[in-house]
Amino acid sequence: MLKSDAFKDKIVLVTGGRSGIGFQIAKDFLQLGANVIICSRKEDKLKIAAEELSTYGELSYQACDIRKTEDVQELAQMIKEKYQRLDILVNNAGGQFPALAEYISDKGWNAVINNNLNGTFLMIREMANAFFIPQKQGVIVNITAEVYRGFPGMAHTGAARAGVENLTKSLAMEWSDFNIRINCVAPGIIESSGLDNYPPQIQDMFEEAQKAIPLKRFGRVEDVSNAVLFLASPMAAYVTGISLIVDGAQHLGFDKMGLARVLKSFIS
Ligand SMILES: CCCCC/C=C/C(=O)SCCNC(=O)CCNC(=O)[C@H](O)C(C)(C)COP(=O)(O)OP(=O)(O)OC[C@H]1O[C@@H](n2cnc3c(N)ncnc32)[C@H](O)[C@@H]1OP(=O)(O)O
Ligand SMILES: NC(=O)C1=CN([C@@H]2O[C@H](COP(=O)(O)OP(=O)(O)OC[C@H]3O[C@@H](n4cnc5c(N)ncnc54)[C@H](OP(=O)(O)O)[C@@H]3O)[C@@H](O)[C@H]2O)C=CC1
Repeated sequence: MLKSDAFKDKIVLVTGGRSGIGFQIAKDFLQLGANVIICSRKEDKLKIAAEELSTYGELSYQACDIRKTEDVQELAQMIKEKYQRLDILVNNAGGQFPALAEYISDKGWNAVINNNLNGTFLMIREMANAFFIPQKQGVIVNITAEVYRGFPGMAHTGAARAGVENLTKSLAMEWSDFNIRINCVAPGIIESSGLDNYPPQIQDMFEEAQKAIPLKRFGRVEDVSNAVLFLASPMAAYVTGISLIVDGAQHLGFDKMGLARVLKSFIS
Protein backbone atom coordinates (compact mmCIF):
# COMPACT_ATOMS: atom_id res chain seq x y z
CA MET A 1 0.00 0.00 0.00
CA LEU A 2 1.14 3.53 -0.72
CA LYS A 3 1.38 5.90 2.26
CA SER A 4 -1.57 8.28 2.70
CA ASP A 5 0.68 11.23 1.75
CA ALA A 6 2.35 9.47 -1.22
CA PHE A 7 1.26 12.19 -3.65
CA LYS A 8 1.00 15.08 -1.19
CA ASP A 9 0.82 18.43 -3.04
CA LYS A 10 1.41 16.81 -6.44
CA ILE A 11 -0.64 18.33 -9.26
CA VAL A 12 -2.34 15.59 -11.27
CA LEU A 13 -4.47 15.88 -14.42
CA VAL A 14 -6.81 12.96 -15.21
CA THR A 15 -8.56 13.18 -18.58
CA GLY A 16 -11.99 11.55 -18.69
CA GLY A 17 -12.01 11.74 -14.88
CA ARG A 18 -15.76 12.18 -14.60
CA SER A 19 -16.63 8.48 -14.88
CA GLY A 20 -15.52 4.87 -14.52
CA ILE A 21 -11.80 4.22 -14.47
CA GLY A 22 -10.83 7.91 -14.60
CA PHE A 23 -13.09 8.72 -11.64
CA GLN A 24 -11.42 6.00 -9.54
CA ILE A 25 -7.95 7.23 -10.51
CA ALA A 26 -8.89 10.80 -9.56
CA LYS A 27 -10.36 9.64 -6.25
CA ASP A 28 -7.28 7.56 -5.37
CA PHE A 29 -4.87 10.43 -6.12
CA LEU A 30 -7.00 12.76 -3.98
CA GLN A 31 -6.98 10.29 -1.09
CA LEU A 32 -3.18 10.11 -1.36
CA GLY A 33 -2.82 13.88 -0.98
CA ALA A 34 -2.71 15.14 -4.57
CA ASN A 35 -4.44 18.17 -6.07
CA VAL A 36 -6.42 16.76 -8.99
CA ILE A 37 -7.84 18.30 -12.16
CA ILE A 38 -10.37 16.36 -14.21
CA CYS A 39 -11.59 17.15 -17.71
CA SER A 40 -14.05 15.70 -20.20
CA ARG A 41 -16.47 16.91 -22.88
CA LYS A 42 -19.81 16.92 -21.03
CA GLU A 43 -19.71 19.82 -18.60
CA ASP A 44 -22.92 18.93 -16.73
CA LYS A 45 -21.71 15.41 -15.91
CA LEU A 46 -18.22 16.70 -15.17
CA LYS A 47 -19.64 19.13 -12.60
CA ILE A 48 -21.59 16.38 -10.81
CA ALA A 49 -18.48 14.18 -10.63
CA ALA A 50 -16.39 17.12 -9.44
CA GLU A 51 -18.80 17.78 -6.58
CA GLU A 52 -18.45 14.19 -5.39
CA LEU A 53 -14.68 14.07 -5.86
CA SER A 54 -14.12 17.33 -4.02
CA THR A 55 -15.23 15.57 -0.82
CA TYR A 56 -11.94 13.66 -1.00
CA GLY A 57 -9.59 16.61 -1.53
CA GLU A 58 -8.61 19.63 -3.66
CA LEU A 59 -10.29 19.14 -7.04
CA SER A 60 -10.63 21.36 -10.12
CA TYR A 61 -12.41 20.64 -13.38
CA GLN A 62 -12.68 22.09 -16.85
CA ALA A 63 -14.59 20.97 -19.92
CA CYS A 64 -12.14 19.95 -22.62
CA ASP A 65 -12.34 17.82 -25.75
CA ILE A 66 -8.91 16.20 -25.98
CA ARG A 67 -9.18 16.35 -29.79
CA LYS A 68 -9.31 20.15 -29.86
CA THR A 69 -6.01 22.03 -29.62
CA GLU A 70 -7.70 25.19 -28.33
CA ASP A 71 -9.48 23.30 -25.52
CA VAL A 72 -6.25 21.60 -24.46
CA GLN A 73 -4.29 24.87 -24.51
CA GLU A 74 -7.01 26.56 -22.42
CA LEU A 75 -6.80 23.71 -19.93
CA ALA A 76 -3.02 24.11 -19.69
CA GLN A 77 -3.51 27.84 -19.12
CA MET A 78 -5.99 27.22 -16.30
CA ILE A 79 -3.58 24.80 -14.62
CA LYS A 80 -0.72 27.30 -14.99
CA GLU A 81 -2.74 30.13 -13.44
CA LYS A 82 -4.10 28.02 -10.59
CA TYR A 83 -1.18 25.73 -9.71
CA GLN A 84 1.85 27.05 -11.69
CA ARG A 85 2.93 23.49 -12.51
CA LEU A 86 1.81 19.97 -13.42
CA ASP A 87 3.46 16.82 -12.05
CA ILE A 88 1.44 13.92 -13.44
CA LEU A 89 -0.73 13.52 -16.55
CA VAL A 90 -3.05 10.51 -16.81
CA ASN A 91 -4.45 10.15 -20.34
CA ASN A 92 -7.57 8.12 -19.62
CA ALA A 93 -10.17 9.77 -21.90
CA GLY A 94 -11.09 7.59 -24.83
CA GLY A 95 -13.54 5.15 -26.27
CA GLN A 96 -14.84 3.54 -29.43
CA PHE A 97 -17.77 1.57 -30.79
CA PRO A 98 -17.96 -2.10 -31.77
CA ALA A 99 -17.96 -2.71 -35.55
CA LEU A 100 -16.62 -5.22 -38.03
CA ALA A 101 -13.79 -3.59 -39.96
CA GLU A 102 -15.50 -3.84 -43.37
CA TYR A 103 -18.36 -1.67 -42.07
CA ILE A 104 -16.30 1.10 -40.45
CA SER A 105 -16.86 4.35 -42.40
CA ASP A 106 -14.19 7.03 -42.92
CA LYS A 107 -15.95 9.17 -40.34
CA GLY A 108 -16.16 6.35 -37.79
CA TRP A 109 -12.51 5.35 -38.28
CA ASN A 110 -11.35 8.95 -37.95
CA ALA A 111 -13.52 9.55 -34.86
CA VAL A 112 -11.89 6.65 -33.04
CA ILE A 113 -8.33 7.42 -34.16
CA ASN A 114 -8.87 11.08 -33.22
CA ASN A 115 -10.21 10.19 -29.82
CA ASN A 116 -7.65 7.61 -28.80
CA LEU A 117 -4.44 8.37 -30.69
CA ASN A 118 -4.55 11.99 -31.88
CA GLY A 119 -6.22 13.32 -28.71
CA THR A 120 -3.72 11.53 -26.50
CA PHE A 121 -0.78 12.89 -28.51
CA LEU A 122 -2.22 16.42 -28.44
CA MET A 123 -2.63 16.31 -24.66
CA ILE A 124 0.89 14.92 -24.20
CA ARG A 125 2.49 17.52 -26.50
CA GLU A 126 0.71 20.49 -24.97
CA MET A 127 1.31 19.46 -21.33
CA ALA A 128 4.95 18.62 -22.06
CA ASN A 129 5.55 22.01 -23.70
CA ALA A 130 3.67 23.94 -21.02
CA PHE A 131 5.02 22.06 -17.99
CA PHE A 132 7.14 18.93 -18.16
CA ILE A 133 9.89 20.12 -20.53
CA PRO A 134 10.46 23.53 -18.83
CA GLN A 135 10.19 21.88 -15.39
CA LYS A 136 12.61 19.16 -16.51
CA GLN A 137 10.33 16.74 -14.71
CA GLY A 138 7.07 14.95 -15.34
CA VAL A 139 5.23 11.65 -15.33
CA ILE A 140 2.75 10.51 -18.00
CA VAL A 141 0.54 7.43 -17.80
CA ASN A 142 -1.57 6.51 -20.83
CA ILE A 143 -4.58 4.23 -20.40
CA THR A 144 -4.77 2.14 -23.56
CA ALA A 145 -6.40 -1.32 -23.92
CA GLU A 146 -5.09 -4.87 -24.06
CA VAL A 147 -4.32 -5.28 -27.78
CA TYR A 148 -1.60 -7.95 -27.64
CA ARG A 149 -3.33 -10.14 -30.26
CA GLY A 150 -5.19 -7.29 -31.96
CA PHE A 151 -8.78 -6.28 -31.21
CA PRO A 152 -11.20 -8.12 -33.53
CA GLY A 153 -14.55 -6.32 -33.50
CA MET A 154 -12.88 -2.99 -32.69
CA ALA A 155 -9.95 -2.85 -35.14
CA HIS A 156 -9.93 0.97 -35.11
CA THR A 157 -9.26 1.15 -31.39
CA GLY A 158 -6.71 -1.67 -31.60
CA ALA A 159 -4.75 0.36 -34.15
CA ALA A 160 -5.07 3.55 -32.11
CA ARG A 161 -3.98 1.92 -28.83
CA ALA A 162 -1.03 0.21 -30.51
CA GLY A 163 -0.11 3.66 -31.82
CA VAL A 164 -0.15 5.06 -28.29
CA GLU A 165 2.03 2.18 -27.06
CA ASN A 166 4.61 2.90 -29.76
CA LEU A 167 4.43 6.66 -29.17
CA THR A 168 5.13 5.92 -25.51
CA LYS A 169 8.33 4.06 -26.39
CA SER A 170 9.56 6.88 -28.65
CA LEU A 171 8.87 9.58 -26.05
CA ALA A 172 10.43 7.55 -23.21
CA MET A 173 13.68 7.85 -25.15
CA GLU A 174 13.31 11.35 -26.67
CA TRP A 175 12.25 12.94 -23.39
CA SER A 176 14.56 11.06 -21.02
CA ASP A 177 16.79 14.17 -21.23
CA PHE A 178 13.95 16.12 -19.58
CA ASN A 179 13.48 13.57 -16.80
CA ILE A 180 10.04 12.70 -18.15
CA ARG A 181 8.83 9.14 -17.56
CA ILE A 182 6.01 7.83 -19.76
CA ASN A 183 4.24 4.48 -19.57
CA CYS A 184 0.96 2.80 -20.50
CA VAL A 185 -1.56 0.78 -18.55
CA ALA A 186 -3.39 -1.63 -20.86
CA PRO A 187 -6.65 -2.87 -19.29
CA GLY A 188 -8.51 -6.00 -20.33
CA ILE A 189 -12.28 -5.88 -19.82
CA ILE A 190 -13.04 -3.74 -16.79
CA GLU A 191 -16.41 -3.54 -15.00
CA SER A 192 -17.04 0.16 -15.34
CA SER A 193 -19.54 2.69 -16.69
CA GLY A 194 -17.76 2.29 -20.03
CA LEU A 195 -19.36 -1.13 -20.57
CA ASP A 196 -22.85 0.46 -20.46
CA ASN A 197 -22.08 1.85 -23.94
CA TYR A 198 -22.27 -1.65 -25.43
CA PRO A 199 -25.56 -3.02 -26.84
CA PRO A 200 -27.42 -5.76 -24.88
CA GLN A 201 -26.40 -8.50 -27.35
CA ILE A 202 -22.77 -7.82 -26.44
CA GLN A 203 -23.45 -7.44 -22.73
CA ASP A 204 -25.18 -10.85 -22.87
CA MET A 205 -21.84 -12.50 -23.60
CA PHE A 206 -20.10 -10.95 -20.58
CA GLU A 207 -20.93 -13.74 -18.12
CA GLU A 208 -19.39 -16.42 -20.35
CA ALA A 209 -16.48 -14.14 -21.19
CA GLN A 210 -15.60 -13.75 -17.52
CA LYS A 211 -15.30 -17.52 -17.11
CA ALA A 212 -12.90 -17.68 -20.06
CA ILE A 213 -10.45 -15.21 -18.55
CA PRO A 214 -7.67 -17.05 -16.68
CA LEU A 215 -8.40 -15.12 -13.45
CA LYS A 216 -12.15 -15.83 -14.00
CA ARG A 217 -13.40 -12.28 -13.67
CA PHE A 218 -13.41 -8.91 -15.36
CA GLY A 219 -11.12 -6.29 -13.88
CA ARG A 220 -12.23 -3.67 -11.38
CA VAL A 221 -11.61 0.04 -11.73
CA GLU A 222 -9.35 -0.24 -8.66
CA ASP A 223 -7.15 -2.79 -10.49
CA VAL A 224 -6.43 -0.21 -13.20
CA SER A 225 -6.00 2.66 -10.76
CA ASN A 226 -3.52 0.66 -8.66
CA ALA A 227 -1.33 0.17 -11.73
CA VAL A 228 -1.50 3.89 -12.53
CA LEU A 229 -0.56 4.83 -8.96
CA PHE A 230 2.43 2.49 -9.09
CA LEU A 231 3.69 3.88 -12.40
CA ALA A 232 3.18 7.47 -11.22
CA SER A 233 4.97 6.89 -7.92
CA PRO A 234 8.69 6.95 -7.10
CA MET A 235 8.46 3.12 -6.79
CA ALA A 236 8.54 3.17 -10.60
CA ALA A 237 11.39 5.70 -10.83
CA TYR A 238 13.35 3.40 -13.15
CA VAL A 239 10.36 2.33 -15.26
CA THR A 240 9.69 4.13 -18.53
CA GLY A 241 8.51 3.17 -22.02
CA ILE A 242 6.53 0.10 -20.92
CA SER A 243 2.97 -1.10 -21.19
CA LEU A 244 1.65 -2.73 -18.02
CA ILE A 245 -1.15 -5.14 -18.93
CA VAL A 246 -3.93 -5.37 -16.32
CA ASP A 247 -6.17 -8.13 -17.66
CA GLY A 248 -6.16 -11.29 -15.53
CA ALA A 249 -4.00 -12.91 -18.27
CA GLN A 250 -6.66 -12.31 -20.94
CA HIS A 251 -3.87 -11.56 -23.44
CA LEU A 252 -2.47 -15.06 -22.98
CA GLY A 253 -5.60 -17.19 -22.86
CA PHE A 254 -8.97 -15.87 -24.05
CA ASP A 255 -11.02 -16.22 -27.22
CA LYS A 256 -10.51 -12.78 -28.76
CA MET A 257 -12.97 -13.51 -31.59
CA GLY A 258 -16.02 -13.50 -29.27
CA LEU A 259 -16.96 -9.88 -29.94
CA ALA A 260 -16.49 -10.19 -33.71
CA ARG A 261 -18.64 -13.36 -33.70
CA VAL A 262 -21.51 -11.53 -31.96
CA LEU A 263 -21.22 -8.70 -34.50
CA LYS A 264 -21.27 -11.18 -37.40
CA SER A 265 -24.42 -12.79 -35.94
CA PHE A 266 -26.23 -9.41 -36.19
CA ILE A 267 -25.58 -9.41 -39.92
CA SER A 268 -26.35 -13.04 -40.82
C1 LIG B 1 -16.75 -5.96 -25.70
C2 LIG B 1 -16.06 -5.45 -24.53
C3 LIG B 1 -14.91 -4.54 -24.85
C4 LIG B 1 -14.33 -3.96 -23.65
C5 LIG B 1 -13.05 -3.25 -23.91
C6 LIG B 1 -13.16 -1.79 -24.02
C7 LIG B 1 -14.00 -1.11 -23.27
C8 LIG B 1 -14.02 0.33 -23.30
O1 LIG B 1 -13.22 1.04 -23.90
S1 LIG B 1 -15.23 0.97 -22.34
C9 LIG B 1 -15.21 2.70 -22.70
C10 LIG B 1 -16.26 2.88 -23.66
N1 LIG B 1 -16.66 4.27 -23.66
C11 LIG B 1 -16.86 4.80 -24.80
O2 LIG B 1 -16.62 4.19 -25.82
C12 LIG B 1 -17.41 6.17 -24.75
C13 LIG B 1 -16.75 7.04 -25.70
N2 LIG B 1 -17.07 6.69 -27.11
C14 LIG B 1 -17.48 7.61 -27.92
O3 LIG B 1 -17.69 8.74 -27.49
C15 LIG B 1 -17.70 7.21 -29.38
O4 LIG B 1 -17.62 5.84 -29.58
C16 LIG B 1 -16.74 7.94 -30.36
C17 LIG B 1 -15.30 7.62 -30.07
C18 LIG B 1 -17.05 7.50 -31.78
C19 LIG B 1 -17.04 9.42 -30.18
O5 LIG B 1 -16.59 10.29 -31.19
P1 LIG B 1 -17.57 11.40 -31.81
O6 LIG B 1 -16.76 12.24 -32.71
O7 LIG B 1 -18.37 12.04 -30.74
O8 LIG B 1 -18.41 10.46 -32.66
P2 LIG B 1 -19.87 10.53 -33.20
O9 LIG B 1 -20.80 9.99 -32.17
O10 LIG B 1 -20.18 11.86 -33.82
O11 LIG B 1 -19.71 9.46 -34.37
C20 LIG B 1 -18.80 9.70 -35.46
C21 LIG B 1 -18.97 8.55 -36.43
O12 LIG B 1 -18.51 7.34 -35.82
C22 LIG B 1 -19.36 6.27 -36.29
N3 LIG B 1 -20.03 5.67 -35.14
C23 LIG B 1 -20.17 6.22 -33.91
N4 LIG B 1 -20.82 5.37 -33.11
C24 LIG B 1 -21.10 4.27 -33.84
C25 LIG B 1 -21.73 3.02 -33.57
N5 LIG B 1 -22.23 2.73 -32.36
N6 LIG B 1 -21.80 2.13 -34.57
C26 LIG B 1 -21.30 2.38 -35.79
N7 LIG B 1 -20.68 3.55 -36.11
C27 LIG B 1 -20.59 4.48 -35.15
C28 LIG B 1 -20.33 6.87 -37.26
O13 LIG B 1 -19.79 6.81 -38.55
C29 LIG B 1 -20.41 8.29 -36.81
O14 LIG B 1 -20.76 9.20 -37.80
P3 LIG B 1 -22.32 9.41 -38.16
O15 LIG B 1 -22.74 8.17 -38.87
O16 LIG B 1 -22.37 10.62 -39.02
O17 LIG B 1 -23.06 9.58 -36.85
N1 LIG C 1 -13.91 -0.44 -19.33
C1 LIG C 1 -13.13 -1.23 -20.06
O1 LIG C 1 -13.37 -2.43 -20.16
C2 LIG C 1 -11.95 -0.68 -20.76
C3 LIG C 1 -11.72 0.68 -20.89
N2 LIG C 1 -10.62 1.11 -21.58
C4 LIG C 1 -10.36 2.53 -21.72
O2 LIG C 1 -10.22 3.13 -20.45
C5 LIG C 1 -10.66 4.48 -20.52
C6 LIG C 1 -11.74 4.73 -19.50
O3 LIG C 1 -12.83 3.89 -19.77
P1 LIG C 1 -14.12 3.70 -18.86
O4 LIG C 1 -13.97 4.45 -17.61
O5 LIG C 1 -14.42 2.27 -18.82
O6 LIG C 1 -15.22 4.36 -19.81
P2 LIG C 1 -16.10 5.68 -19.72
O7 LIG C 1 -16.87 5.70 -20.99
O8 LIG C 1 -16.83 5.70 -18.42
O9 LIG C 1 -15.01 6.81 -19.68
C7 LIG C 1 -14.54 7.52 -20.79
C8 LIG C 1 -14.28 8.92 -20.33
O10 LIG C 1 -13.57 9.64 -21.33
C9 LIG C 1 -14.21 10.89 -21.55
N3 LIG C 1 -13.96 11.23 -22.95
C10 LIG C 1 -14.23 10.48 -24.04
N4 LIG C 1 -13.85 11.10 -25.15
C11 LIG C 1 -13.33 12.29 -24.76
C12 LIG C 1 -12.77 13.41 -25.45
N5 LIG C 1 -12.68 13.44 -26.77
N6 LIG C 1 -12.32 14.46 -24.72
C13 LIG C 1 -12.41 14.45 -23.37
N7 LIG C 1 -12.93 13.43 -22.67
C14 LIG C 1 -13.39 12.37 -23.36
C15 LIG C 1 -15.68 10.67 -21.19
O11 LIG C 1 -16.34 11.85 -20.74
P3 LIG C 1 -17.23 12.77 -21.71
O12 LIG C 1 -18.22 11.88 -22.35
O13 LIG C 1 -17.81 13.80 -20.79
O14 LIG C 1 -16.28 13.38 -22.68
C16 LIG C 1 -15.56 9.69 -20.03
O15 LIG C 1 -15.41 10.37 -18.81
C17 LIG C 1 -11.12 4.70 -21.96
O16 LIG C 1 -10.06 5.20 -22.72
C18 LIG C 1 -11.49 3.29 -22.37
O17 LIG C 1 -11.56 3.13 -23.75
C19 LIG C 1 -9.72 0.25 -22.14
C20 LIG C 1 -9.90 -1.08 -22.02
C21 LIG C 1 -11.03 -1.64 -21.35
